[in-house]
Amino acid sequence: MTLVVETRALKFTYQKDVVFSYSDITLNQGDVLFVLGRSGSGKSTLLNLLAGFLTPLSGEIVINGTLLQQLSPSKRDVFRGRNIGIVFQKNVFLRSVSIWENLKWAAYAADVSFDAAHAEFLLEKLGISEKKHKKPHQLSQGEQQRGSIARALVNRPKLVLADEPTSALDDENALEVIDLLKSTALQQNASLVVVTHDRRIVNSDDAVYHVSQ
Ligand SMILES: Nc1ncnc2c1ncn2[C@@H]1O[C@H](COP(=O)(O)OP(=O)(O)OP(=O)(O)O)[C@@H](O)[C@H]1O
Repeated sequence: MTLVVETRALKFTYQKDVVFSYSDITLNQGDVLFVLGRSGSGKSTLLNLLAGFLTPLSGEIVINGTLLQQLSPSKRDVFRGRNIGIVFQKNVFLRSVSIWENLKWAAYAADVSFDAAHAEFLLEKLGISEKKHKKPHQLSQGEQQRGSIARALVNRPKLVLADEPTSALDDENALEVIDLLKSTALQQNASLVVVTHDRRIVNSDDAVYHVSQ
């Protein structure tokens, strides 16, 4: 088993009056973790810490053997591009170019070579291959979310972080998108962390991490 995420005694604050404390997380390759908790409890904050967008007040975050805090901001950006795939609630595509060009851009931005065969495989699996030359706004919400998954996975990240990936989707699409997210992440032997309010997508046998402040 390869350790992908390890947090130790993690604390964070935006303003000094409220400090978020997180119990330790350990994730191996292939693990899936759902992060639950009431609104404002710090779930997205945790995801942003794991992504290296925020810096802890104290404690440590080790991703794939690298202590995030030891990286300079620019090195952290490169590390994120290569090791972490991120799926947001609403897609954050480049609007003026096709889904395919967006996938290419994800590789370019991370300074890795674009694996066209892998991109095609992902789009095929996600059921949007025939839409790849369309621009994001020409796709439905569910299709855009599938596109976001392809973009998050195209660089074969070790860790996939998803923030409310299904909350804008109807029941059928929500279940399909979470299944696709899990299966594509698993296929690449990545770990997956999903922040959600969406009880529709959490099964009784899923690992759950409760954020409570
Ligand atoms: N940039 C910021 N500056 C100051 N406070 C912030 C900032 N971002 C978030 N907060 C506050 O930190 C708390 C936790 O926010 P966070 O987004 O992590 O919560 P959450 O559990 O994801 O909530 P929700 O379920 O509503 O999305 C909230 O009270 C929020 O107002």
